[in-house]
Amino acid sequence: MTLALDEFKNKGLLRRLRHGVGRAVADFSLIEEGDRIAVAVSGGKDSYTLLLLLEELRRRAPVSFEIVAVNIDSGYPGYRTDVIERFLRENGFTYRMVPTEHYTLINEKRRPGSSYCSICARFKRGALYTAAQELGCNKLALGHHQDDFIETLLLNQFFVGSLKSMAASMLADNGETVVIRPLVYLPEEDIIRFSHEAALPVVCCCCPVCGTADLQRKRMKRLLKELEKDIPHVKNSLLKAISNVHPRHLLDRRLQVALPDPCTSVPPGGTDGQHG
Ligand SMILES: Nc1ncnc2c1ncn2[C@@H]1O[C@H](COP(=O)(O)OP(=O)(O)OP(=O)(O)O)[C@@H](O)[C@H]1O
Repeated sequence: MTLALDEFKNKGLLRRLRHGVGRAVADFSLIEEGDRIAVAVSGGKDSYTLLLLLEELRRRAPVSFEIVAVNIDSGYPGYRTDVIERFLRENGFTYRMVPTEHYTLINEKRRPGSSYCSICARFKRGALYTAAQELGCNKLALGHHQDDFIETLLLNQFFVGSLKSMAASMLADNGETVVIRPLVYLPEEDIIRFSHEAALPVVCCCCPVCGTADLQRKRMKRLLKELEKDIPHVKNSLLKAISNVHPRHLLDRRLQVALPDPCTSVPPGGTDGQHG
């Protein structure tokens, strides 16, 4: 299949997606002149959407940058990299398919009881950084969207005891590649609709725990859905919360330096927000 976004029928949806990515790029300076961006494409709805929107932006943006699609094949039996590769080839993308032995390695190295997903993700991340470097890319784009940010925030608070989500832009552990997440402002439901209406050739990752893992994340999704019935803007508010942090009003003793409060609307000595 080939996909021309200009011919995409649902113009309102496309406008929203473009606008969300444009806003993220501007807010976090995600893309700069001369960037060469490795776009991580798993064959899932999120990363296909990411790739198509970045390619669109590349054609229209005043800054000049390049993109290269990268797929990591963890070696799970049944994973249809052929479908992904055909999509990339037919749509004229520069790409690299990376076969790996991750499946075998995970089976050998995983300690009983440890999380399959986290070891798989760690291997994949390493392979993506390596590929980005080999391809001469200074940035790596991942397909995490607004719901991923919010669910991760809740998961860390509920199960880890940490006030943490994800960054829209951060230097990777390899010290060289900047990881960017241009879909931060896109709600998952828009991406789902887009992937259906654009008939993207979504494939299953085929890992042994596919569908049965990530139960806590599913629980967060259910919780948010329930909350939305009473508080329709709850997700927007949670996303806003992580971009509106008041370090002086938290309990982390590492933050106990004399920081000015970033919120100028709170007068000195004003409320701590608990007692009104
Ligand atoms: N096998 C892979 N090859 C390349 N990139 C990957 C691969 N798996 C994951 N990624 C990247 O990491 C991001 C987050 O991965 P995750 O496993 O959480 O997938 P997801 O949320 O289901 O997204 P998608 O719908 O793109 O699969 C993906 O959007 C993609 O950019």
